[in-house]
Amino acid sequence: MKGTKDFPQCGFSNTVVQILKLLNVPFETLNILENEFLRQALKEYSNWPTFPQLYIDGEFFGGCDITVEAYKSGELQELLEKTMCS
Ligand SMILES: N[C@@H](CCC(=O)N[C@@H](CS)C(=O)NCC(=O)O)C(=O)O
Repeated sequence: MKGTKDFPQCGFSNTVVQILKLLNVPFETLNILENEFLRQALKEYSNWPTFPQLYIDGEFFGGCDITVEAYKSGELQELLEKTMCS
């Protein structure tokens, strides 16, 4: 993401952080603004051109819009519960 979970530096990144905090799940963040190599490498790895990028159990889940939609539909909560219980 851009910034950190304690200090998001972009509205989209902040939105994803707020959702994860609301869901009370453990998560870590990497600040791509501090690492240009990581910024480019992650875009190639996920085949996704923007940040934030949410990874669940090591798998790319989506960016801000996808995360918001999945939160609204309940799909995100379901997936996180499954992941944390497995
Ligand atoms: N619609 C995107 C919004 C995110 C977005 O547009 N991020 C831009 C501006 S913060 C970005 O990361 N651009 C590529 C870059 O800065 O390397 C989403 O759902 O995540």
